[in-house]
Amino acid sequence: MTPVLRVSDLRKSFGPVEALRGADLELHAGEVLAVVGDNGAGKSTLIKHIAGVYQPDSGEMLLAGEKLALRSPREARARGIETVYQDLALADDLSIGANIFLGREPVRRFLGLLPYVDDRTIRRETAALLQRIRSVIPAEARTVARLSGGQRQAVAIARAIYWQAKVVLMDEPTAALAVMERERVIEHARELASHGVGVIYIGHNLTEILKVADRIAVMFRGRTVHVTAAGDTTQETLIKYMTGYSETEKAA
Ligand SMILES: Nc1ncnc2c1ncn2[C@@H]1O[C@H](COP(=O)(O)OP(=O)(O)OP(=O)(O)O)[C@@H](O)[C@H]1O
Repeated sequence: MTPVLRVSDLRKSFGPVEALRGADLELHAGEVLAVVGDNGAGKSTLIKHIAGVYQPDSGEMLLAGEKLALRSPREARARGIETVYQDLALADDLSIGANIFLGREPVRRFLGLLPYVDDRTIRRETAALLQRIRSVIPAEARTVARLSGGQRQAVAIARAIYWQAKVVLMDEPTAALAVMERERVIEHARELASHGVGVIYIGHNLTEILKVADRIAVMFRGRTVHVTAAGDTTQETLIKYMTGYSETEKAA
């Protein structure tokens, strides 16, 4: 089966810093792929290429077998790649519905002529959607500014489900959350995968990673050094690869 996303030999330098030195990734529809690695291993840089924030110096990305050369996050979204960052993804001063439909608002025509945004449809669809993902956020919350971190993610996830995203990127989604909310985020990631979405999940907490992921890719100094099924590994093995111990072992 063609992977929904394939990243091959991606390289990126920031001045003298080689952030990516040959990163590879293969993501399948309906799976959660966790990307782990020490601070500075290149996880965020990699994900930002997939999100259209950065362009690589070299290497290739394919989305469902088709070349992916993104110039902006907007373009990424148009190709079916959604990002669930806690702070970046939502417009604070807009309602939940407006965020879900941002840039893709349903339009009606007054007397068949003057176009206007169909707020009634937005409200109805938003309420149905929040119910579908069993969200506890009141659909009528006026703006997303006051929502908690977990609730904001629920909005971003609802948006990904509504627009049938192919790929969802979650960069340390639980970092700033309370325990209960973390559990919800893990459920959301699994829920997205059950809808056939390919989910990339960056995290530091290995207990959580082993719980949420189907497969795990380990990055070390800008490269993907190890990929494993979550069921076939342990925290100890992952830490070996994350700290480069296994590379020294190989070299010896
Ligand atoms: N915009 C940038 N300008 C200069 N250097 C950068 C930039 N972004 C990342 N880097 C550098 O690239 C390397 C990889 O950083 P990246 O943020 O991708 O790592 P990470 O694995 O996500 O780390 P962390 O777990 O700490 O978030 C680091 O050395 C970092 O300092």
